[in-house]
Amino acid sequence: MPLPTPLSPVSPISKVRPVVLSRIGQPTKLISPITDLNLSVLEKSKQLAAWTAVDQHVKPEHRVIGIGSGSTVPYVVERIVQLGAEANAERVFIPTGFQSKQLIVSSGLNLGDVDQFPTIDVTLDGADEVDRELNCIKGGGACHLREKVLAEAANTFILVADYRKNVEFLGTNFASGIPIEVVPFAYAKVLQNLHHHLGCPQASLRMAVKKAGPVVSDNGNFIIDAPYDQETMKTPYTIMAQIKMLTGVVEVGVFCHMARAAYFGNADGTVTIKWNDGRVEEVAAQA
Ligand SMILES: O=C(CO)[C@H](O)[C@H](O)COP(=O)(O)O
Repeated sequence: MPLPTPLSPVSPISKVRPVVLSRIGQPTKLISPITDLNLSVLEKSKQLAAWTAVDQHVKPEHRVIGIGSGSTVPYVVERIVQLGAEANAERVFIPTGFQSKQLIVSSGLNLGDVDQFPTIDVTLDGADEVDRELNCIKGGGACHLREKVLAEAANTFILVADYRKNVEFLGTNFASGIPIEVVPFAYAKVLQNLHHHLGCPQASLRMAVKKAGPVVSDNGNFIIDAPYDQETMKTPYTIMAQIKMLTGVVEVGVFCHMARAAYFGNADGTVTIKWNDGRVEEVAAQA
């Protein structure tokens, strides 16, 4: 079976066999994902969110699938692999960075890139926090530039996260601030602008762990973390746009009005689904 043709629209669905899973299109039911008893409650909640999102949004006809970054996304890939080699043979998977590239390759899935496939059927990605309007903070893993490109390229962008990420307003639990990718040459000037002109005196360069010096993104850039007060975070688009206008900023880890839905796994085995039309669903895992 041929892979989708790069730089062409999504290929026809005629050759697609239905996936084994039978829950697609039934948003209030899900297959029990809690199969590994060794997982912690937190890990189970990530798995639950990821599996439910895959079951509901990876459709048999989908050919180009974006794979995000972070610790929840491996469960997305785990579920996709469970769809079977035949279901995935005609698909190509687009990574948001080094981690997801490794994940795609080591899972035996077909690897592509967004410059070959600028239109993506569905992108599934994690989030550091998601507010009631599905605005989110991303970039805890310094991947938000490629993540935003893949979110924008996707016909459907879906967030998957554990219960800690489900908040009313951004900045509630994720205190380190808005991740900002900057070209190395400009980092000091961007910091100065954030401190003195954009009301963020605590903005700082993200330093690496187990490496001397700053975190360097997959794109060779630096990351600044800019913590803002709650009042500012209540209007995330405004602050996102202001930061993005600073010379030297490559991308801001605030995604506004991009996601169709956000899936949060809960500690009690339920999943909360927030939709972009304001609906909130609670679904329970089947035993
Ligand atoms: O934006 C990201 C990386 O840049 C991640 O998606 C985000 O940090 C969430 O990660 P996790 O699933 O580990 O909570």
